[in-house]
Amino acid sequence: MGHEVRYRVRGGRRLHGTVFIQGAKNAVLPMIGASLMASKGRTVLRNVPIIEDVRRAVELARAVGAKAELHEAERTLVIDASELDSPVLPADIAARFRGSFLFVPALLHRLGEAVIEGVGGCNLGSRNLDFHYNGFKRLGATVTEQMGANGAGQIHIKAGDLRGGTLYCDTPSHTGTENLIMAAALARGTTLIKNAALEPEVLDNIALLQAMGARISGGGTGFVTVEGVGELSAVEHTVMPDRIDTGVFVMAAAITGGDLNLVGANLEHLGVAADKLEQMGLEFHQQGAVLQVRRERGLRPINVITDEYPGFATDLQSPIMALSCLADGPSYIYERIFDGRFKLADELTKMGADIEVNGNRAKVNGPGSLRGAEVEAHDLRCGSALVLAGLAAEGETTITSAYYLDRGHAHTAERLSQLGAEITRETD
Ligand SMILES: CC(=O)N[C@H]1[C@@H](OP(=O)(O)OP(=O)(O)OC[C@H]2O[C@@H](n3ccc(=O)[nH]c3=O)[C@H](O)[C@@H]2O)O[C@H](CO)[C@@H](O)[C@@H]1O
Ligand SMILES: C=C(OP(=O)(O)O)C(=O)O
Repeated sequence: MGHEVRYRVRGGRRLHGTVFIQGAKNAVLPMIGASLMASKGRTVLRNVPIIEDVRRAVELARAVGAKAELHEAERTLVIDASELDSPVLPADIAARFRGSFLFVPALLHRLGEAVIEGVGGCNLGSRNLDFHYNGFKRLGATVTEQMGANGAGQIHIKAGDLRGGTLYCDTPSHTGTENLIMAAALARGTTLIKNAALEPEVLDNIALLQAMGARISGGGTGFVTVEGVGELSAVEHTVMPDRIDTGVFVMAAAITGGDLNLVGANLEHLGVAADKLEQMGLEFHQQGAVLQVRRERGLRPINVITDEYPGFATDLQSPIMALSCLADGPSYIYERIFDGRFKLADELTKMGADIEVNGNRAKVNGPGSLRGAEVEAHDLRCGSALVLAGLAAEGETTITSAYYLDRGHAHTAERLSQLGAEITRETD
């Protein structure tokens, strides 16, 4: 995993000022996969978040033969995929982020096969890929498991003759929908995908693919139709703002009683989370591409049920658990998407929180106060929630295993410091 990353936060500062919301992690990753489908030209992605998952995706694009240049200061990624030469997604890179699996459709179309040595992502309990595999098979691919040279299992997907068909997701899987759309984009004939995901990032990726020449309709309706085309061209595209980064900064204002201007944020993308945060006591004012948020009264307790978009995003469940520790009464959280996303509760307990977990339900007994402690980020959103808790805690909080946080949030310490927080990032 490389060096240990730690964040140190001293709580008690009210945050105030203007912050730039990064481009969306969960939009740019499928876009990097999509850009590998263009057999000539250079794809230019703008507003790219400078996060570890993007760095891994760039390494992975190079491992399969693409030329990829990440211009960090310009937040621009340039990809030339004219000469892909390896179908293997090597474990040492691919097992570090979930988005690696979004490279599969490009490898199937360009090289006729994909070899998966590992798929990463946050450890949130069971994270199956059966909707992806079943969909690829329905398009004509074969999926087999074999033993690799190093003794570890490998999944081999062979494209065969990819033809359109009727596909479905049992539940509207985010990356599942993206992978099936990309696999269908260059398949012969028409594909219908039922129960497709509605997330804004899925729609942004459809917009990119359409600009590349793909024929896709029905995005945002749950039924997506893809008419296969012969080739896709490299284009320029600006990545949408990250709604989870937005939610975390909204909650940074909430937990410190601050007021912030979030440049690039879109309140609509928060779905039900916006309403829940209003119920807790936040005030929002969207002015063009700037979202103003402030809290001037006490935090009220909340009832949260995670759901697919536009329901309450599971990626904001951990941050709101941290926030609800300070609410004036008990809050109830029901995690419906992932069965292992409550490791945060033990860490918040070390900071003085009172949380009861029962399966996928948690009761946060507010009002309480938080005190600084040494805590561990078990996954990305656990990391952002612990930073929020640290901002409100008395004394110093040290967050270890914080590579996870860096997987999804860019320049966390710098952006929070500019708003008045006392936070530093350290590496061994
Ligand atoms: C890179 C990326 O975009 N990651 C996001 C994506 O993850 P990801 O795309 O992995 O999440 P999914 O929407 O696929 O998963 C949702 C649920 O469906 C289940 N499932 C999914 C696929 C499948 O083939 N079989 C199956 O059973 C999963 O186990 C999970 O319980 O959506 C999640 C839910 O919004 C977010 O938390 C992640 O940040
Ligand atoms: C679960 C997450 O990401 P991934 O799917 O990349 O693990 C996340 O962003 O919180």
